[in-house]
Amino acid sequence: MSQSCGFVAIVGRPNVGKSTLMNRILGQKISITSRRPQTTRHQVMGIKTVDDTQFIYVDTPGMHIMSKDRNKAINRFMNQAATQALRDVDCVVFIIDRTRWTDEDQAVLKRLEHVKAPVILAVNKVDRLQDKGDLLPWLADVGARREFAAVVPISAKHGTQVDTLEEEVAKYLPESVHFFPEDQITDKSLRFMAAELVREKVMRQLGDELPYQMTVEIEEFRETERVTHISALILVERQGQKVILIGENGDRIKSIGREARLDMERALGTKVMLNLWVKVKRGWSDDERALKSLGYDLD
Ligand SMILES: Nc1nc2c(ncn2[C@@H]2O[C@H](COP(=O)(O)OP(=O)(O)OP(=O)(O)O)[C@@H](O)[C@H]2O)c(=O)[nH]1
Repeated sequence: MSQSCGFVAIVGRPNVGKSTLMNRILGQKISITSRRPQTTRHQVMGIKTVDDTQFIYVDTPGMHIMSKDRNKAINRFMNQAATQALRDVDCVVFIIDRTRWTDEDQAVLKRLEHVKAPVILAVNKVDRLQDKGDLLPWLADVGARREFAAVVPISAKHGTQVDTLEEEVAKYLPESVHFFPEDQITDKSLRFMAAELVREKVMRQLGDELPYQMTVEIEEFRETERVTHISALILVERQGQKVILIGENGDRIKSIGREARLDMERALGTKVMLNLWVKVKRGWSDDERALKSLGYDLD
């Protein structure tokens, strides 16, 4: 069967539930990427691969910031940035909060005017609708403001109809090979970055005292909304090197950890809980290596 893969923008004014929807959609399947740009055109918020379909959810710069008092030139610039970003996506999910339509929703809708990609309207927080009867006339009303590819009432918080929304989105993803490996390339590249940062700090602190054979392995890389938990293992050749690296009262390793953590926080845009361990390397037999690659802890 052929594969499909495409970019999906999630737009909506602040507080309508974009992050909640993202978390719900991605669930355990992937880790949400950091907020730094992953590709030149988009900030990838997360990737989800289900069988032959790969959804790449992106953030659109300029969409959330809409201040009336902001300088006109800046507003124009933000408008352009948002329009540009939306030009390249395959599908847009426009989220609103029940029947509460504000000027900000109107402004988002306006930015969608020239978007050629299909726009799906997700009416969120329906679990909080007092009177479900209000919904139908409202949907007719909002449906008259622009043509939507689909209108799906959802509750991002409780997961209601989120699968229906995803099915609608999937219809608009073009036939294409997958851009990312199924197993979360974003997470892997971030792991790599974390290992490099630790390595760099060790080299900076110890310089020639350590041989090049020193390696850093990331044992844990777990992202939650605000905190990234990272455990890194520094492997050295000899016991003497381990002692130097740890330093008196653990001072040296603490300072390495502090510097690496600060850099990681800057790069990831989250708080980081960093655990560093130093171990003396020992040779692994082929069998042991195979077991280790399967996730067995041989220590
Ligand atoms: N009852 C209910 N609350 C929801 C639902 N979806 C989101 N919320 C709540 O709405 C609030 C805002 O949700 P967010 O996901 O942070 O909204 P956002 O659009 O990402 O907000 P910004 O980051 O400011 O743009 C949070 O308190 C959520 O728990 C829903 O389906 N039902």
